[in-house]
Amino acid sequence: MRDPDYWEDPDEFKPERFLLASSSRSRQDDERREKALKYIPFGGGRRGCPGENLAYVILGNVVGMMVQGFEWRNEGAKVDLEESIKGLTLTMAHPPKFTPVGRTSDPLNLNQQS
Ligand code: HEM
Repeated sequence: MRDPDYWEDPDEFKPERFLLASSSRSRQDDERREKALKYIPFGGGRRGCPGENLAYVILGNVVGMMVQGFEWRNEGAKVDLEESIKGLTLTMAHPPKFTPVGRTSDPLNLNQQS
């Protein structure tokens, strides 16, 4: 995952590096990416995730709503960023537990009157 042959400054936290991968890509970009298999949150090849484009459309809204509507409380100690590899993917070695607490009585605006 953090192979400097594929990623510039692989140990730096630069989420914007993935913007390129999710914005409009050419077929050539897709093919190059598939060959390198350096960016595989949706798998790859013939059995790659068919929901990838839909996910990119809705993910920003979902994360935005979670942050806007809820405060995320962590009762435990400091978040430990140690990583571990499970199968093919990199995960947190000690996943923290957060409790979402609505910022209002209707955090998702489900009862919003128009
Ligand atoms: C953040 C969102 C998502 C992530 C990270 C994700 C990730 C993945 C991954 C890693 C695979 C396995 C690919 C492989 O074996 O190479 C997969 C398969 C699949 N995903 Fe997603 N996915 C997401 C959203 C979605 C959505 C929104 C849909 C449908 C609306 C979807 C439908 C599927 C289906 C049907 C498969 C099985 C494809 C097959 O076996 O041929 N996924 N997904």
